[in-house]
Amino acid sequence: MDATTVSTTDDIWSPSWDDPFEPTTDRDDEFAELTDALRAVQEAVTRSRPTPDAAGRTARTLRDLAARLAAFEVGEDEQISGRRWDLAGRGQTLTPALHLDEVTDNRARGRVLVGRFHSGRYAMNGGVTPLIFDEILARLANSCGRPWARTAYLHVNYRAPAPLDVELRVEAEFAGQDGRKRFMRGAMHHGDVLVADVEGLWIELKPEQTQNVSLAVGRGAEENS
Ligand SMILES: CCCCCCCCCC(=O)SCCNC(=O)CCNC(=O)[C@H](O)C(C)(C)COP(=O)(O)OP(=O)(O)OC[C@H]1O[C@@H](n2cnc3c(N)ncnc32)[C@H](O)[C@@H]1OP(=O)(O)O
Repeated sequence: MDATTVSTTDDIWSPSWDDPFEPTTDRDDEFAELTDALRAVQEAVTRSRPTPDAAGRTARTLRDLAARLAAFEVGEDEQISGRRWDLAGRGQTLTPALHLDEVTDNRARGRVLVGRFHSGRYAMNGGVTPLIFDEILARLANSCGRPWARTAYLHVNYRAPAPLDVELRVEAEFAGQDGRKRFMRGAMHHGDVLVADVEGLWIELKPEQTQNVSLAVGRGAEENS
């Protein structure tokens, strides 16, 4: 069935609905699968113009899923989302999934593809660009055993509209350190076109600023917590 012929009859929801709470044997990374599925829903909702009936049915299904997942709620240090360092996107869906190809002591490089969910009308939403920069700069600022630091500022320059549905390259550089201050730089390119660049400051937290916070930062599967 293609998107233009969506049925509003029961048969599109059941019994062929693949119940995500049924045990599966052929998926080896169910949480990654769940995150991907959620991203797919975000994109599909954004791209759709459902009938009121289809929208209502979809809403009820999603609310049902939310209620069922609530049974598994844990504290922030125990949740999986955002802490899967081995996955593009870390198992979260706020920020577009950033594929990190390299993180060294002083440099990080990655790729990201942004769909219509993150669109600001035929180009990436201007609020999403800092999200992506915060992601890669924070990762670099806090990697390689450096004590935890938080973003103090991000100064973003928008140089060209960032196209949707194509791969963008993102780079970060550790530009220098002065006491607790870590100066970061970054850039985003589409092909040879500079889309945006950024300067960021991260401040290393004092011990009293880190109480009751789990701060382990990983760079890959081996450090996944
Ligand atoms: C990590 C893996 C990937 C995760 C990806 C997700 C990304 C997550 C990263 C984030 O988004 S963190 C969340 C967003 N950031 C915050 O919520 C931070 C909120 N702000 C604070 O908590 C405090 O302002 C901060 C810890 C940043 C600094 O407060 P402090 O009281 O520790 O700093 P202090 O006032 O002692 O200043 C230390 C130095 O930094 C300088 N400074 C602080 N804030 C500044 C600022 N905004 N601009 C310029 N300089 C600044 C300050 O002037 C001073 O310089 P000097 O040492 O030269 O005197």
